[in-house]
Amino acid sequence: MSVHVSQSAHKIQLWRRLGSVQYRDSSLLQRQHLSSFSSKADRNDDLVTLEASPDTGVATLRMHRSPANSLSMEMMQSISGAIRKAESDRKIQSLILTSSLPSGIFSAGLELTELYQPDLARLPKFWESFQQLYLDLYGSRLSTIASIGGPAPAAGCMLSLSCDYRIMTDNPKCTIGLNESQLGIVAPPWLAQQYIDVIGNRNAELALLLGTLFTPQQALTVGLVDELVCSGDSSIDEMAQRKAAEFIRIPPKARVAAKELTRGTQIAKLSGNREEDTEFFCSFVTTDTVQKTLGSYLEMLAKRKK
Ligand SMILES: CC/C=C\C/C=C\CCC/C=C/CC(=O)SCCNC(=O)CCNC(=O)[C@H](O)C(C)(C)COP(=O)(O)OP(=O)(O)OC[C@H]1O[C@@H](n2cnc3c(N)ncnc32)[C@H](O)[C@@H]1OP(=O)(O)O
Repeated sequence: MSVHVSQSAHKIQLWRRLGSVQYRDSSLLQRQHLSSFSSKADRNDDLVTLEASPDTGVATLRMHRSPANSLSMEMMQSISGAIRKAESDRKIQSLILTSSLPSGIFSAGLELTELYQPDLARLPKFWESFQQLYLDLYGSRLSTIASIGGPAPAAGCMLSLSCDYRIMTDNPKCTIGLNESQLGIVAPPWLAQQYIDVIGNRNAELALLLGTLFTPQQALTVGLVDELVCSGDSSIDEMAQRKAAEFIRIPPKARVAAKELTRGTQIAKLSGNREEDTEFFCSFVTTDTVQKTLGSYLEMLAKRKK
């Protein structure tokens, strides 16, 4: 325990060094006014849809927060709520997570306006919702399948990493990975660990350093996704349904126990460390250095669109 505390203290020091100056006022940020990135709270009620089929035992959770399923606090709470709702139905054994946006984007990761010029009262709650979403999805009793029909960067990748199986459309324009370093930030340790667990230490090390976004073929090669669907083949949703049926044939207690074997330690680790993790995040993301880089990244996104 004492080792853990001193390592944590060391990590706090490291974060503070990475972002040289603490965020004290917003004057610098106000100069970098970006009018197109200004939304914060959104309505909780129409961000996801849950369709449960007691006959098949499969529920489908569709994300539709326009334009890119980015994860605002309300969006994360809605996804968590839908997972818990599906879990509370004992007839449901499997959950397919997918997007119903016309663009096909799976999820653009964390809503960048939550990180840039953040509302300081909301920021810890935002991060706690992210932690909660990870705990709800990664620790779900349901067998979970990510049906990835479009890009899934950063926390969008986390959503898929938290599932038991990942199916992706084989379109080279749809990329997936933890690209945080390209934004001047880093993935939290629990998310980095998921990456390491899924693609192995060396692949994860390189990809985290470079902020790699993998094409579907590359993702298949490193094991970041389990299966690809060519456009024109049977639909990705059908494949996901078939996979769900395969998981459902395994006796639920054994399936849940097997999942606990590989995920229990990480889940317990974050559950026991949430406050500290939130403190790291808030102090890191609000440094002037990180804020400047995020501002430039948002400008780059807006320009790319033009
Ligand atoms: C203990 C220590 C803890 C922590 C350490 C400290 C801190 C940091 C940890 C933070 C972790 C962060 C994880 C994240 O998820 S950060 C978010 C990263 N996301 C991205 O980089 C994705 C950016 N978006 C894209 O690359 C493209 O938009 C995408 C490939 C998804 C789709 O491309 P496409 O060309 O199809 O569409 P666009 O025109 O680009 O986008 C459509 C509209 O969506 C808006 N958009 C896109 N992404 C976001 C986003 N993440 N947040 C908000 N808005 C987003 C984009 O601006 C377009 O909007 P409009 O112009 O149409 O209004």
